[in-house]
Amino acid sequence: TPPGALGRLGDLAVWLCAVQDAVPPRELTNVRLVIFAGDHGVARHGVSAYPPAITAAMVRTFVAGRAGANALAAAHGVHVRVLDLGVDDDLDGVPDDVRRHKVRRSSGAIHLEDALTPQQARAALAAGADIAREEIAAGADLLLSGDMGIGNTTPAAALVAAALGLPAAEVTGRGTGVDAAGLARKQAVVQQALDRAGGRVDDPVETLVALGSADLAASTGYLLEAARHGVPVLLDGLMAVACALTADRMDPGAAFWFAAGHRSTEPAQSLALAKLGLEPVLDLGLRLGEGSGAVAAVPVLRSAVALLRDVALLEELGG
Ligand SMILES: O=C(O)c1ccc[n+]([C@@H]2O[C@H](COP(=O)([O-])O)[C@@H](O)[C@H]2O)c1
Ligand SMILES: Cc1cc2nc[nH]c2cc1C
Repeated sequence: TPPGALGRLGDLAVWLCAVQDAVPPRELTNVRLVIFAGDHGVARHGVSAYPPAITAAMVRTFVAGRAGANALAAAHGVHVRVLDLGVDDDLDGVPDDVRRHKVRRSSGAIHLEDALTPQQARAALAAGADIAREEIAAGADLLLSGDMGIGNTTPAAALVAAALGLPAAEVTGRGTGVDAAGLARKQAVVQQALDRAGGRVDDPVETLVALGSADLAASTGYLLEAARHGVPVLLDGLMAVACALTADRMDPGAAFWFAAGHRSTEPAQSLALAKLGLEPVLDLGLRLGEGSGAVAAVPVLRSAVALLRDVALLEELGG
């Protein structure tokens, strides 16, 4: 093909060659999504358009294969796994594997108290690393990171503000669709949380303790471990990207192993992507979460692989 003709598909193909250390890149046969689920104390303070009970109900929906992410994953041959790190429900009757890594029931309301104890943060980071190793052992060619948790755009925005030194007004978005009064409350909660955390925002793990949650810490541990093993990751919306930013603060350069599946509607996600130097593959106005934007971008990555594997070289053309 003429130089430059493949545009962003060419860039993605080059990134895949680099992370795989292979030219042409190998096919993305075994693509695996992990959805990190948890509840958040702030959800009881008017920051979401939905009640916290939706989180547990959605975990059951992922297990039943009926959520948006399941539909996209089935369409694109992506394996889905959901894990409860901090859902405020015992999830009786849900398979043990889903609950095996649970750290606590709901994380703290970050404007009033720490999200986690330091010990819980370490446990969640270690759980995420364990989960990544399990997915890598299952033969993952590409890992995806998704999230489920009513209220989780509040701690995720706080993590981005802490990392970038920005005020709440610049990072806070509408999440599931709060009205103007909800947005004002949410912004006040994020600012109060940042003020409460103080100088601890200079350290990424202390930031997770003060402003994160069990599910966000586990997702961070998962991304760090994938990068340490040299397994590429396709990121989703705000939660995945806030965790990627935290992972890159902990292990500078980790973001080399990450690509951005899509641009979400949350301002903090775009700010974090810019800081990481990542350009999203898709921009569809999607704000579902669950890993949906990452799964939707998988066919684009597979298109990039096909172009490098299956196209003749110019010198092979007759005439
Ligand atoms: O991925 C995103 O950027 C995104 C943006 C808005 C909402 N969400 C999803 O909606 C939930 C959080 O929204 P909220 O308003 O309750 O903070 C959570 O389950 C996320 O998966 C996800
Ligand atoms: C129904 C519903 C599905 C979701 N998936 C991710 N976040 C969500 C929030 C709600 C409310």
